[in-house]
Amino acid sequence: MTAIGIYGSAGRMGRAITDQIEQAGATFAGGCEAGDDPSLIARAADVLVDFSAPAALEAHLVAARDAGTPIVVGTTGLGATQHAMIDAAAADIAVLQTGNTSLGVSLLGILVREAAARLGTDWDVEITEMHHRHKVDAPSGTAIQLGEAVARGRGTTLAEIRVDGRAGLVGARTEGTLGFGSLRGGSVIGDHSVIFASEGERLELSHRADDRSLFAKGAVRAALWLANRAPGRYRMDDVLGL
Ligand SMILES: NC(=O)C1=CN([C@@H]2O[C@H](COP(=O)(O)OP(=O)(O)OC[C@H]3O[C@@H](n4cnc5c(N)ncnc54)[C@H](OP(=O)(O)O)[C@@H]3O)[C@@H](O)[C@H]2O)C=CC1
Ligand SMILES: O=C(O)C1=N[C@H](C(=O)O)C[C@H](O)C1
Repeated sequence: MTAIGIYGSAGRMGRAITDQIEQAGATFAGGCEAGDDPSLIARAADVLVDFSAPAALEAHLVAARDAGTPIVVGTTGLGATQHAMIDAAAADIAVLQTGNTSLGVSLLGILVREAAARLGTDWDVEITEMHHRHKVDAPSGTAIQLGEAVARGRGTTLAEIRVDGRAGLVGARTEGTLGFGSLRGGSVIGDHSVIFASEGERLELSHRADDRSLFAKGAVRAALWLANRAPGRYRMDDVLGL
């Protein structure tokens, strides 16, 4: 049986993942919280999952790499530095990084890329997301991933087109840009909409998560898939065969 270790095990996702491990036919290799030695579970586990915090990721990747243990990175709020760390670790171990472990969001990414490729830049694109009041990063990892899908469809990069947090006298919209809107409140698990707006019509592609166990099941599925993979950087699309 595959033994799964969890970084951020006491958090909302960590607890939800722990609940899913047994019924997926795997075992729990142990958890790790801030202040614990990350190398202990890296050596005990066949595969690791990280749902902790961006500032913690480097130590977790170092521990995974030293132990030769594959790792699923579900933590969001990552910047260029963390992505470079993931790329470096992926030279030696299998690393799967995703802002969303659900099947629906992976498929949504494909539909969004296709829509962006087929609709001209006279169709404005905006992405909205809503999450629970405890979420600390914005835009969500999923929203950024969907923004990257728009950019790929348009043959550009997200950095080239993104507009964050409009406020005040910002002027009229610049053609070809992509705006993000983030809402926070209550216990919302995770809602995302990609809105294509043209003169006189709008196309909205949306995903709503009803239960956090959805992400936990996806994380365990990704971990089991990753456990014996060759070194490299993988995506949820690889797991799902999309
Ligand atoms: N990819 C996906 O599908 C999903 C990704 N997420 C992402 O997962 C992450 C966690 O979310 P969530 O569970 O809701 O958040 P929580 O705040 O509930 O959990 C995070 C956990 O990580 C712990 N932690 C913080 N720093 C460290 C550290 N240095 N070493 C080990 N553990 C640490 C926290 O401990 P403490 O409380 O003591 O700080 C806490 O227990 C977020 O980035 C979120 O956006 C969430 C859902 C789905
Ligand atoms: O913090 C959360 O809860 C979630 N985070 C992920 C993200 O940032 O996209 C995925 C999901 O929407 C829930």
